Amino acid sequence: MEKDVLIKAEHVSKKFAKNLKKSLFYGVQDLISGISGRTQHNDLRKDEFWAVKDISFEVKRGECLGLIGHNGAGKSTLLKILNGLIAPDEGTVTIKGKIGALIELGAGFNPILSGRENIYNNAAVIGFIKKEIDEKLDAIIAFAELEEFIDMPVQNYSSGMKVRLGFAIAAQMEPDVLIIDEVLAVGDANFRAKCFNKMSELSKRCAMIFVSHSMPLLGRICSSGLLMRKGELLIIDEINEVIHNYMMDQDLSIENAVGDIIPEYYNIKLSRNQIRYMEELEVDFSILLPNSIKKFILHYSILDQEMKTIYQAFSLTDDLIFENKNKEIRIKFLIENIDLTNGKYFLNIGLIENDFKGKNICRFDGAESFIVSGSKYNSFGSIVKKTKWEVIS
Ligand SMILES: Nc1ncnc2c1ncn2[C@@H]1O[C@H](COP(=O)(O)OP(=O)(O)OP(=O)(O)O)[C@@H](O)[C@H]1O
Repeated sequence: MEKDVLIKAEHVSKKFAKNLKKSLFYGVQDLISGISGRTQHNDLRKDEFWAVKDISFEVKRGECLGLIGHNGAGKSTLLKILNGLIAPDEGTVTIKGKIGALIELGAGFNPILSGRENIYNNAAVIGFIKKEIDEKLDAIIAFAELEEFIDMPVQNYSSGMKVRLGFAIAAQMEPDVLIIDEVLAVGDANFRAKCFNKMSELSKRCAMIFVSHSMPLLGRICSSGLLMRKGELLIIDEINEVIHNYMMDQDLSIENAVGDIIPEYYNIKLSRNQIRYMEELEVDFSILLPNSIKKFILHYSILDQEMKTIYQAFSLTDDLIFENKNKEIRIKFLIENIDLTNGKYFLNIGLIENDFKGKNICRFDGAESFIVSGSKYNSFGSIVKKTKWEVIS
């Protein structure tokens, strides 16, 4: 293995059974095969599936690999294999140095021991001796901000407190390999920000693997990305390239309008689904409303792929209130100068009765999606604001 490569996965696969009975039966079967020296089943048996299939990659010191994929793609299973929590059915994993990991909430903690005792246990499992842990103890407790509660049994900790302790141990012990799962999302906003800063700092010194569904975060912290689908590796490349591929794969479609009134008919159409940075987008919206609605204002918002609103507008801001004349109403609106960074965005449309104080009539969430390209920036889901700069002295 090359000197700087700290994590190496070669053709790693793991299968699971879809039901518990079969899983237990196959488990016993594999155990007997193992003891008697017979080869294990590497084909799928009835009700089995590959949770991870033939994954190979390596991560060097100073690199951070982001694992990306929809729910159930196999990311956590792969992390557990890397961390040695479960054994692969095929392939090998080679890790050099000490591993710090935050994978499952509360995993690795003994609930009846205090936070302090768990720090000693966990750090010893990673491979640190008592003297090293003594030296780091105060820094771990301070990072976790758990001074008051450090002698309380971990079973009485909240989810956020467990995450704080788990991350503080994994990060403050300065491991060679750091594996962090989505569980970090449980922490509050301040603590999360602190963790991400720490991760950025550590990524320069260790080999890191980070699982998240947040593309902006992955883009900020990771150098490369690995996209998984149904256990298989789709692409492994520079992080922005992988995020782009993942986002293009996302889809949102409305099944129904939501709200107090369900219109008899509606249609939403975009002039284009692909635009260049600073181009315009025209939306063609038709609706047939019941007689009970006399007047309404139209609202739209543009959301990034994490469903955060980036732009919004109300027709009333432009002194426009529409009247319902008991027939189909067709309204076109033009969104000019779309100054968004590259990526995929979604359109929500809403109708509000009379004025801003009126109740919501109905909403169409994720009604349409479009892709922006041609921006110089890949920071996903943000506005690049035109700004006047001036040198004063
Ligand atoms: N112990 C298990 N026994 C059986 N099936 C399992 C087991 N652990 C995971 N699976 C299955 O393996 C597949 C991959 O799960 P995994 O948790 O690795 O996905 P993931 O990409 O981490 O998903 P998410 O983004 O939702 O966390 C899923 O279909 C899951 O149901």
